[in-house]
Amino acid sequence: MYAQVVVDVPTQQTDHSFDYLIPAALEKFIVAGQRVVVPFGRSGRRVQGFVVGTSTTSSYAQKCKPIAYLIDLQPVLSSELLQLSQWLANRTFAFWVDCLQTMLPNVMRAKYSKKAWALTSTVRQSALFQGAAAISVPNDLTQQRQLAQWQKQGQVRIDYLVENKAQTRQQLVLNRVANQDYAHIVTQVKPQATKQRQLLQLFIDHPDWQQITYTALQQKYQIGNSVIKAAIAHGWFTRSQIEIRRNPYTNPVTPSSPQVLTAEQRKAYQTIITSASRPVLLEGVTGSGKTEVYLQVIEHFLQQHKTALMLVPEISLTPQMVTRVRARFGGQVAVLHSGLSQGERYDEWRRINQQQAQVVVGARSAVFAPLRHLGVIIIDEEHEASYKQIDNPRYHARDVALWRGRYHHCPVVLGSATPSLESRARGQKRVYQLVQMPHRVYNQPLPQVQIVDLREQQNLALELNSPLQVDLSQPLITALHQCLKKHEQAILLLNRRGYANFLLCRNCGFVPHCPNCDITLTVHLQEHCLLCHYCGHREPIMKQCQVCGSSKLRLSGTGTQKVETQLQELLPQARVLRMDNDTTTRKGAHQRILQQFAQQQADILLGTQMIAKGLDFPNVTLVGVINADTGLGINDFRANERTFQLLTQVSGRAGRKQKLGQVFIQTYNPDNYAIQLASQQDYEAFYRQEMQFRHQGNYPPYFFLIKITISHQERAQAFKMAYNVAKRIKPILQPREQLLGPVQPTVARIKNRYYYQIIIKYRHNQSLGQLLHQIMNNVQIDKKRGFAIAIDNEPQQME
Ligand SMILES: Nc1ncnc2c1ncn2[C@@H]1O[C@H](COP(=O)(O)OP(=O)(O)OP(=O)(O)O)[C@@H](O)[C@H]1O
Ligand SMILES: [Zn+2]
Ligand SMILES: [Zn+2]
Repeated sequence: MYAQVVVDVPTQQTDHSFDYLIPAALEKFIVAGQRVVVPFGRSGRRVQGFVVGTSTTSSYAQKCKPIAYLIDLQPVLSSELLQLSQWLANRTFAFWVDCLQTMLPNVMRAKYSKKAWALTSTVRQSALFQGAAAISVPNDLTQQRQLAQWQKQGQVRIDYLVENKAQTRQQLVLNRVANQDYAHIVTQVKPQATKQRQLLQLFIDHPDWQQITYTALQQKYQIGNSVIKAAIAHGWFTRSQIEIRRNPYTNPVTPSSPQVLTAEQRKAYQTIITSASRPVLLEGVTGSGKTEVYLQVIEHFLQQHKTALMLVPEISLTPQMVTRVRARFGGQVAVLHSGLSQGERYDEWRRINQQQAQVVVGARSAVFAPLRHLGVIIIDEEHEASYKQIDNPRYHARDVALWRGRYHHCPVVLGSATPSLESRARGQKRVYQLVQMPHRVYNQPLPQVQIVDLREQQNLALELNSPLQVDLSQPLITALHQCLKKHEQAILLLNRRGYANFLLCRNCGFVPHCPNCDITLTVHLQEHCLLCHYCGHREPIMKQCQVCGSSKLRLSGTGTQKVETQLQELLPQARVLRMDNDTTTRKGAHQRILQQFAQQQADILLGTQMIAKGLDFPNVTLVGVINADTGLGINDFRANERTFQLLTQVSGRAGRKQKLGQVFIQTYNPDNYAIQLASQQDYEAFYRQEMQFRHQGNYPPYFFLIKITISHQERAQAFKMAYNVAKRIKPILQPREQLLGPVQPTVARIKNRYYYQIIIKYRHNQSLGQLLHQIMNNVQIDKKRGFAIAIDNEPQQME
């Protein structure tokens, strides 16, 4: 028997499976989807591999090496996910093994270590080994050279080990032994052995106990290890280990039951449960009750003994959503997101794999959750850019969800108040079934939105001779006053996209830059340092300008901390909660802040993008956007779309229950159509206007995009390679298709590597994919010469 194995060596030559011989002893145990360890290459070093198939014959039968050993006794990838991995590799121009790896929790990634064994006593007595028989190979280069020399002379053997980092949490338990008569034994034990007697008595008093954990014995009954050991030695009990699941849920939830659906919700519900062959785009205004529809759809499929997958953006940012799902489905729910520890993720993943959880809620990577018998897949806020993975493999969770929907022949729901233009256009062409919910649940009106023209505000400030920099305009301050008076709550958004605090010399204009990247350093007041967001370079905040020596170094830009201070000055009675990267570093901080706000322990929630989405607080009647413009300045054809989405979403947080909502949007571009239409919350009008712009510029959804990025430590080399790549692609482009570049992105140097990028706009090009795969492989071979290439299919970020 032979196994086809994809090895953990991502280079072009190995981007397919290899045949390995299945040792006779393992023949019954090896199936597709298991991980194994195999010898690889001439050196025979050991690497992890995925079994993707088995066969009785092999065309390489003579040369096949045997599989060394198994990592998993059961398959960790189903045949569905194995198929998906192949499709994914092709679609994202990634290596097959990377795609397989991506589907599993991080802790299941192989960890390699090298061990050196001393074969002679001279080596063993050397300074390096210090008498040890084996050491792990050090990172130090001179020491490595020494080892290599000894290896050549046959004095040292190097072993490659593959470690499985994935650990279950185990606990020791004491088991009842069936034929032991504890009531009799206790009479035989010496009276002074009080603890022994106590232990026996426990099992007499609790005839239902089959076992008890050591921890419980120690903590609850103060029965120590020595007592337990002695009891086992007597043969009264046996010991064993059981697995303890880590529990990521810290807060209890109150169960909820289904609401009676409104007419609009009913229609959406009916369409979804009967739409297995066509994805549904659910376009519902903020507060229209999309979530309630999702929950009842999930319930419908659970009753049919099927499972449900629900994706939400960056889940740790929307704990409210998780709470709502858990309130409805309790222990059936598994949660997968980056806020969990590695161990917790691993445990949740296994609960799903062992079919102990039927509903999965998670962020992007949860789209690979090993659910069987999928009944429905839901993607909430389907327009969110975070569904696209920035690193290899650069997949979009929406594409993966659609693939799985086809595989299971189950409904896929894409929900949003502001769908991506791509999805909305597919709704128009009836590729997706479009369902609209234009009204809020109790027919509350959408909040009234006022645009505050910051240019006017500045002129006003000039006339009144008050300070120029206004973060909070007079109309917004007045509204905040009124809001507080009525004991209602407010949300203030500081749009940080493409925006940072930096240090500026007021004397000569000097701004500190990162030494490794072409980007300004960001000020972090709490850690008291300057930080590069690309490479992590860190330095203390300087007191004097490095150029002119002046001490007039000032913070530039609007930060949440700065606005918080202003709020405290202007509204000293207001209780302000701040939510940004600084206040949410600790685990569970999001949840705590939102809970405090929900319990009305604060009047104003001030934060960055993370407060814009999914929050449902009935007492919030005022929303203020401090700077609507920062996203518009970004060099990206989606700048208007993103601004529209953000403003509409955050406006939707106001007036969701009985009370009427009010919104203030502060801007320097009051005439921009994204801002205008967001203030009217008119998605359909925005869609029509934006489609015209996309049409004129040959952008998606009219054209597809591919971004190719090439980098090298030398600028000229990077350019030459990018130029050659462009030269190869140009001839196969069809009329109206376009290649832009190579150009340097805004941040042209990162970690001392220079970047060039190429954008391709294409429609239906048969040969492009194939050529790109070839280019990918060619440049990969040039990896040794220091080149790196990345191909991003349907990029979400243009820079
Ligand atoms: N059928 C219903 N009857 C009564 N209340 C409902 C019903 N459906 C939803 N609600 C309530 O209305 C509010 C808004 O609903 P929900 O949060 O589901 O809207 P949404 O469209 O998902 O919102 P958003 O996209 O703005 O986050 C919630 O408090 C929800 O509990
Ligand atoms: Zn200076
Ligand atoms: Zn840097």
